[in-house]
Amino acid sequence: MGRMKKPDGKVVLLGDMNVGKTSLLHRYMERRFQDTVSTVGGAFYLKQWGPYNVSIWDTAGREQFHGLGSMYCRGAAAVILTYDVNNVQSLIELEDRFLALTDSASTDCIFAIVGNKVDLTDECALLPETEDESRSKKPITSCITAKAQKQVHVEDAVALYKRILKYKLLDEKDAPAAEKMCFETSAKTGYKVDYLFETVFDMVVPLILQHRAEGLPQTVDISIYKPAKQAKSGCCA
Ligand SMILES: Nc1nc2c(ncn2[C@@H]2O[C@H](COP(=O)(O)OP(=O)(O)OP(=O)(O)O)[C@@H](O)[C@H]2O)c(=O)[nH]1
Ligand SMILES: [Mg+2]
Repeated sequence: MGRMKKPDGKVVLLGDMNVGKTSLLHRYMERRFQDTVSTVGGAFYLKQWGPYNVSIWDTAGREQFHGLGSMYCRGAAAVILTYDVNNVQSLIELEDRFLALTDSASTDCIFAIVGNKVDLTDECALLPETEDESRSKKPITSCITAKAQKQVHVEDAVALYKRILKYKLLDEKDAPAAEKMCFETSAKTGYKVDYLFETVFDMVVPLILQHRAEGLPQTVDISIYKPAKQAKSGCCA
């Protein structure tokens, strides 16, 4: 494809360390689950979505990188707030520590809330696995034992979503429905990972068009991209 195109819109993953942000992005972009190391600074992928280029930013959840978060969110068309369904504190942190970072996002920014690692819960028997795994027809009962009870329920995420709308001074009527924007995923099995990103991208497209019509700059931080490089992902550090 040659030269890197300027992105038309930006999507940012935020959330506490260890919730699985990098794993979700790997699963979506590389189609697999692999070992990760805790993210330092941030990194991005470019995803072509129809005629548009969307940059997806993976950020570091570790406290010492917290200051970078609002820079990454600058001009974002969508923010994916990620928690671990087995870790109540990771949901609390989204509100206490990460929400304020989104003040620099686009004023019409879309919010998604994602509970990851559902494969570790006792509800996993209900989950269809990825195509590869379902073809091998493993007995479903094998995963019922030794699973923990889910600590955070989707209703908790829905309640948080509604508080986010209040924080953003948005009317529930004008924003996408909470039930639509709260997801549960597994980066490990692939459960609902495509659905998450595709739903978000589909919602970002109208924003891109609207911003173009209004003549707004597409993203504010284009200068950090190095057009000479041909990598499809990179690190800003
Ligand atoms: N069982 C299970 N483990 C997962 C899942 N997603 C991530 N993990 C594991 O959780 C750990 C943390 O995953 P990362 O993707 O590195 O987490 P992160 O949110 O990027 O963490 P930081 O970069 O430190 O902010 C790793 O050991 C992953 O293998 C999942 O869906 N299921
Ligand atoms: Mg990471």
